[in-house]
Amino acid sequence: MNGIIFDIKRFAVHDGPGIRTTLFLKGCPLRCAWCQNPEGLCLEKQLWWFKSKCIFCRKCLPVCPESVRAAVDGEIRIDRRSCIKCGTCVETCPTGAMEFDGREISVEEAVAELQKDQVFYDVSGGGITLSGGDPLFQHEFAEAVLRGSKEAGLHTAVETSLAAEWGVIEKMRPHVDLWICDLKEIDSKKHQEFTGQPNERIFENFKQLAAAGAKILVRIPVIPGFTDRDDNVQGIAEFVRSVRSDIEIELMNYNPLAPNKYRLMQKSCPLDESVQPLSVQRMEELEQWTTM
Ligand SMILES: C[S@@+](CC[C@H](N)C(=O)[O-])C[C@H]1O[C@@H](n2cnc3c(N)ncnc32)[C@H](O)[C@@H]1O
Ligand code: SF4
Ligand code: SF4
Ligand code: SF4
Repeated sequence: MNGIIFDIKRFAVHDGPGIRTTLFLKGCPLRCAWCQNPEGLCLEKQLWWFKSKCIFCRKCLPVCPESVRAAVDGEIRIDRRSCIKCGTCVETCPTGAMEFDGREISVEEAVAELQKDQVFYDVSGGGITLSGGDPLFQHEFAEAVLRGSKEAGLHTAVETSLAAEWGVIEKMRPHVDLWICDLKEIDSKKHQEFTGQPNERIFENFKQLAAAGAKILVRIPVIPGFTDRDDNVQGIAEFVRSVRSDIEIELMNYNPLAPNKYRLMQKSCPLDESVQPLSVQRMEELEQWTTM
């Protein structure tokens, strides 16, 4: 079986305990306005042109079998609906200005990649993490990679928004040592507005996962102007404690590099570039809700 990934990050130290390798899977059912991984949202791999790397040599134009590329106004334009994703332009480009944002990988290849750093996991108490996009989106592939990793003796974690059918989570559960669950917004209307979906299913899945005894770490992204309200952090913290009192909660401050990533991909960013992370003082104020 194959899956589509957009990155493999080695020596990750924020994706679970110890030193970890994180596999980023493409595809996500949500569209969080602040998402720092825009290349992970769409399941299909997409072709991107990076203006900053392009020397306008035009070598990529004649090699395109579909003639869907054109140099217009100092830009290389691609008709993405007609592009057959043959990759010829990517191979021809001398500077890496043409790139796909994802690639196919088999379960066996993925597990072998993840096993390469086993020595670092062993000394640090680390392991592997599936992220994305959302790892529940390509759930059959994710489940197979997690099963293979467990069979290889690796500690496994997933970073997820839990926006999936419960059956998907239940099937994956035996192969996951740690669930890093993102709970983003307590008010369902706001959740719909910020992410494109209401939150009822997510919070119900959380309850079921906790009741099943899974090891869980909760993360709340605190995004200025969106989720950084006291009532939001307090509401999520109270909900988590009402479900199970032993679950740790972490706040994630806004990563301001997100808009730059959108610019490089020539995509319009839903968030204003002037938005800055919360101050240390404001983070401390919000953290009080998570420790009470
Ligand atoms: C990109 S998501 C992928 C996993 C899963 N889809 C989720 O939302 O948890 C990984 C983590 O990045 C966080 N995140 C996304 N965009 C962010 C941003 N601009 N600043 C800070 N954290 C962000 C998410 O809240 C989540 O904790
Ligand atoms: S991937 Fe192939 S079809 Fe698409 S633009 Fe490049 S050369 Fe043309
Ligand atoms: S081959 Fe690469 S560097 Fe040359 S014009 Fe095309 S995208 Fe730009
Ligand atoms: S759920 Fe995760 S990957 Fe999906 S849009 Fe939100 S932050 Fe991005």
